[in-house]
Amino acid sequence: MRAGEAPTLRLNGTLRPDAWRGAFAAHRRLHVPEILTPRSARELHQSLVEAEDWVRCIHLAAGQDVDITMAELDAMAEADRIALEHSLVDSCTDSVKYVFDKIRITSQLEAGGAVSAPMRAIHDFVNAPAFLDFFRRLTGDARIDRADVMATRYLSGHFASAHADELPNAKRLYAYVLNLSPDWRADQGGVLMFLDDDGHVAEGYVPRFNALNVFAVPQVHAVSAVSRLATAPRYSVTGWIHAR
Ligand SMILES: O=C(O)CCC(=O)C(=O)O
Ligand SMILES: [Fe+2]
Repeated sequence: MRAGEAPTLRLNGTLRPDAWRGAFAAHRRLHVPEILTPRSARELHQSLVEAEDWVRCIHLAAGQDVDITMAELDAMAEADRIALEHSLVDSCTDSVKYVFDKIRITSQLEAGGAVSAPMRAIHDFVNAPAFLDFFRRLTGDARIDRADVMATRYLSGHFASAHADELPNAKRLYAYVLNLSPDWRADQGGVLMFLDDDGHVAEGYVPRFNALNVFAVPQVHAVSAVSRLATAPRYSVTGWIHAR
């Protein structure tokens, strides 16, 4: 794909989502392999690798989220950057904590901001009838109206602590994560974990390339820290399916 060119995203015609509907209803979460054609998934991955609009997002405390552009990070000394990230994480005791890179897509579009052609294509893809109908069939939920989306990039040390994805007035029905990390292994971290009432890991999903994780909101989950064994970032396209 040439720079600036939007990827052609197509759902994989071999999907049989009706077969998963019972399993989804029983467990309210699913790991669905191969959501896109392999070529589309590779194009999508490449557009994230080439994207230049990443922002480092750090959660300081309830209601205090810090965004730092890559240019601002580059201007900082390495020790200062690490100290900043660590102090923010350490100081935060009252709510979800996270450090990871993000490209806001839907929220940026809704705010009238600039979005690159490949990111715009991702927004259009998750709001196309094929994707939304796939979710309607998967969940049996007729309330499904639209999707929002962002791209995420977890580098070594990045993580998201336990949270349930609830947002007042947002009408989030389901969360989805399309994983775009080739050849990822559990020991590289970045595992999507669902936690039980005792705080144990009830289920853990390694971010397998081109696999889709879907779960009903709210459910307590976290992303384990990406380890130093990761040789590439953990990329995904993720967001929520909303009711009208
Ligand atoms: O990337 C993932 O697997 C989940 C991310 C997540 O939980 C979130 O962004 O709210
Ligand atoms: Fe989440």
